[in-house]
Amino acid sequence: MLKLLTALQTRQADDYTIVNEPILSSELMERAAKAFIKVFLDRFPDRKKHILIFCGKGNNGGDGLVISRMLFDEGYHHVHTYIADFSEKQSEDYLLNLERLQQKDVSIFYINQAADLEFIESDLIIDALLGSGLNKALQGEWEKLVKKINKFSGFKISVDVPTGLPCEGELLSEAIIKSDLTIAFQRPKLNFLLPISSPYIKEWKVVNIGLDENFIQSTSSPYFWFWKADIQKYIKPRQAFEHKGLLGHALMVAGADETIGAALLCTEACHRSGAGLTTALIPEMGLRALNARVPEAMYFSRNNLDKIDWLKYEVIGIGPGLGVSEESSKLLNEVLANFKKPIVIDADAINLLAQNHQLMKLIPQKSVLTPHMKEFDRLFGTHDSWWERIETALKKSVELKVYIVLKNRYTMIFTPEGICYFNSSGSPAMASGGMGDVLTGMITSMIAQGYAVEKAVQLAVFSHGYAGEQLAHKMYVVPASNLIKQIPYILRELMVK
Ligand SMILES: NC(=O)C1=CN([C@@H]2O[C@H](COP(=O)(O)OP(=O)(O)OC[C@H]3O[C@@H](n4cnc5c(N)ncnc54)[C@H](OP(=O)(O)O)[C@@H]3O)[C@@H](O)[C@H]2O)[C@@H](O)CC1
Ligand SMILES: Nc1ncnc2c1ncn2[C@@H]1O[C@H](COP(=O)(O)OP(=O)(O)O)[C@@H](O)[C@H]1O
Ligand SMILES: [K+]
Repeated sequence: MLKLLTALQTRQADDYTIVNEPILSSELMERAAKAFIKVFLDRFPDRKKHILIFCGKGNNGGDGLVISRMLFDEGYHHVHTYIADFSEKQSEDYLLNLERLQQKDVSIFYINQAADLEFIESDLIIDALLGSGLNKALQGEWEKLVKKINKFSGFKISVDVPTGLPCEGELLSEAIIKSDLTIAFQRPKLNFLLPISSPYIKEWKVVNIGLDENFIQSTSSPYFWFWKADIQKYIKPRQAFEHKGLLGHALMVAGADETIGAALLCTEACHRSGAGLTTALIPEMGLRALNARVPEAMYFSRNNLDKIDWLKYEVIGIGPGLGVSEESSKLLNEVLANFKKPIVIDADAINLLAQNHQLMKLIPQKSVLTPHMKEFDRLFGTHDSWWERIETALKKSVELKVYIVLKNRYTMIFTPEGICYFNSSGSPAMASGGMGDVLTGMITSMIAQGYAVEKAVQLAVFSHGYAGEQLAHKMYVVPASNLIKQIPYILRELMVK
């Protein structure tokens, strides 16, 4: 689990590392540039490439100058270094590295105004103009320069963060370098994980520059990043004497006449994720399809709802394809009135809550809401930006004592303790109908099997994305049904260390 930092906290981690390692700030810059170069050499080993490096006069520019020197030493001799000379201010390490670069046989050009910069053909462009020190929108010559560079044809690589993109918080303007690859130091910036960065970052990579991890762990941040190793720590193998009765009974309340498919998807996903027993409370017209598609699942008729023994179930998943009819509304009311263990609330169940906020009071503690962006806004009101949505989600998950799974490229899990976990797995090949229904089935299944809700949600969200990612190596698009088939194999792979 990696703690994610703001720009200010990263600067504090830089400062702490410099004093406590101890290491000179110029040596830390050297280390950062070296980490950048390692990735660069791997990706662009051809020494004949024509490269432009654009540097500012702060520490991001300092990095650029070290990178220029290191490229020269590595045998790249078609490198032109440009310095944006728009202000008197310059950092000490920038100056030191300018002197060091001047010892080499490299060409350095100063840009006094963006208009002086002619269009230059190049293969690669390295953007080291501004980094995490950005403190206002780019204006004047800065804005003109960035817009001009964006029109250049070379493959653009940003150092630490694309120039003009704030590390966190709202965009300040649209004058931002559109990078093809961003190589960030120590941690991804929070904005990399949100759709707002998408026009500016095609791909990002993080390199370790040896900042003090103990210090980072001690900083206070609600944001975390989780990945395979975190899940592998607690995924449980089946035990010798376990039987279906010990592995939880899940009830899926889903489907309407026109949307039985969603009910089948979540039920099958629940079963294939390992719940001991799965019962589907679906419209009667879906029974044949259920028996054909998931013969292992049981059926409970909606006509017999008055006879249901709610205590039989460890968890209920409700919502996929449920519709927002009067009948669906009654079902949700019944579930909320009678079931006191965690409920996984998705899709139309969320839409029904949005129509009747009074019901929110009935949601059992530690339940899980799994909205996509639109469902989230229906439930909690319109938001103008992702950062506003994050603020609401942090607040509402604490207030309602529930987990909110806000689905996205990097799905966010908000906890009743006020933490936001970003999931690392997933692929755009998963962007197709039914994928969320599968996730609901998986979360429900993990809770049924006895994982603590937080772990169940993390395990399901990660393995869902991981399965999609693996299939995306072989498939242009990953249909939800294919992902379901993959679940037991993926869980096994994660279980075997
Ligand atoms: N030891 C370390 O700390 C390490 C740091 N490292 C590297 O340092 C980078 C951070 O460097 P940095 O703090 O010097 O800031 P940087 O982004 O170069 O900006 C420079 C100055 O630009 C100015 N400015 C800001 N916004 C502006 C705007 N819109 N338009 C015009 N000007 C604007 C602002 O000056 P001000 O406005 O305050 O006068 C700011 O101070 C980081 O991303 C990483 O690459 C690594 O080497 C690892 C070790
Ligand atoms: N670009 C993407 N990258 C990674 N995961 C994605 C992407 N697009 C969608 N997903 C995942 O697919 C699922 C879609 O859920 P949802 O929007 O509820 O779909 P549906 O309503 O069709 O079932 C979510 O888990 C989401 O994280
Ligand atoms: K940059």
